[in-house]
Amino acid sequence: MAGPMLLHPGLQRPLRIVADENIPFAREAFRGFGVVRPLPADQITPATVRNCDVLLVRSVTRVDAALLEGSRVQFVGSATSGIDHVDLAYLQKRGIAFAHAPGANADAVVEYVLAALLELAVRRNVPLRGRVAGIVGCGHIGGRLARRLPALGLEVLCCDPPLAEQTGRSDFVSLETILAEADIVTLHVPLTRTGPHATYHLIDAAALARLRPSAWLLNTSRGAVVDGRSLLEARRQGRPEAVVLDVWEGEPAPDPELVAHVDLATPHIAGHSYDGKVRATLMLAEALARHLNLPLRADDSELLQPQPGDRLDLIPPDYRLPEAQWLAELVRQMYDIAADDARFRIVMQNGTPERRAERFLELRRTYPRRRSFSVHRIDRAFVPEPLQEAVAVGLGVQLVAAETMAQ
Ligand SMILES: NC(=O)C1=CN([C@@H]2O[C@H](COP(=O)(O)OP(=O)(O)OC[C@H]3O[C@@H](n4cnc5c(N)ncnc54)[C@H](O)[C@@H]3O)[C@@H](O)[C@H]2O)C=CC1
Ligand SMILES: O=C(O)C(=O)[C@H](O)COP(=O)(O)O
Repeated sequence: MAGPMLLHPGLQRPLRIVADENIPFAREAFRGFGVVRPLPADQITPATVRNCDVLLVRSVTRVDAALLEGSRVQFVGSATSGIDHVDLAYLQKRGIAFAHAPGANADAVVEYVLAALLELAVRRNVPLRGRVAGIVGCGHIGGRLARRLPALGLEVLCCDPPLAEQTGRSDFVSLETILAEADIVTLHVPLTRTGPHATYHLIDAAALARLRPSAWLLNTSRGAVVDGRSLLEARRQGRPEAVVLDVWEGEPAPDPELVAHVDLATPHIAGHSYDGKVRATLMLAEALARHLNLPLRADDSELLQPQPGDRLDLIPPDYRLPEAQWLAELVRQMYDIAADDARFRIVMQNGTPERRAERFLELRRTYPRRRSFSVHRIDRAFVPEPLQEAVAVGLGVQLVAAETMAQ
């Protein structure tokens, strides 16, 4: 990706591109389109975008008339899967093209969920095998999770009414069934406030009351998909048994009491793998090229290779450990969710809401590089035979021969 700035021959003039400074490799990926000006999210304002042609944002920038009216922006890209921060109707009305990055960080969220489940299993000293997982929203993230959990011995129930309608598939169940039957309920829906399948407060007081008391609830979608007050009330009464939250109502200033009442709490970083971020940037570059009718195919081969400082060869845990502990120890070498939880709790304990909000954003801004499980490898000979499917298919880690490890 490195090299001199060469404007794409198909362009008449360099475009002016404003990009959130936390979109990695934006300069490199967009250099052929013009001049990239990275800005902190809080400096992406009507004044700074007014004269730009292309605007690249993350989930923290509200993209609407208040930001864009009167500007010359012709293309907006959001390096995210979720698009609840974007007023699509306004963009359409103004003829502004839009692209986002669905699927780019799906593996990262799946890996976060797997790490959370294994951490909960270890803390409770229970197996995951044999449990029923209810996945609500079976698109890029939920769909991948549904394909991986059976390899870890879980039974999967999928609820996705819009997808059921679109595809006519009959293997989906209702939310009611998930609430009544699942031991684990994990949310992977977009945040929507209107329409027949709106997800705002999908998990409200009534839904929480219908969850099995022994259930584990995970939300990595958007905070407002769960009614936070009702969840806090339920947790004060000890239900559901375990809760994992990566997303919060009122971000970046979540209710500290709710933070204190959940088992694993993180500052909206489930999707923040290095690989997911790189893919999102490259997807936006490709989308801009398509918009401009330029024949660009972004090259990810270099950026997605092992990077200096990566530790991608895994150390086999003690073969005498029970399955969940063995897998949890392996996963901790790739992603330590408990460390994210600990860092978050410390900053949420004190300070004014403003100070906590700053720290929430800072944790996200300074998030350490986390590589996808799929770029890690382990010597097959050290993986107990009954766990090989769980490692290769469930976790997506490469099982390789000793000779390959030596290279
Ligand atoms: N915590 C994080 O870092 C991240 C959070 N997200 C969130 O996760 C959401 C899902 O991401 P993807 O899987 O990539 O999106 P996607 O659009 O591929 O899948 C979402 C699925 O939810 C379904 N759905 C919509 N309304 C529903 C309802 N009422 N009940 C059940 N299913 C419903 C849709 O039909 C679709 O299949 C994003 O919209 C975003 O808000 C995404 C990436 C990272
Ligand atoms: O892709 C999404 O949707 C997400 O929630 C992202 O992981 C959020 O990341 P930022 O854009 O807020 O860095």
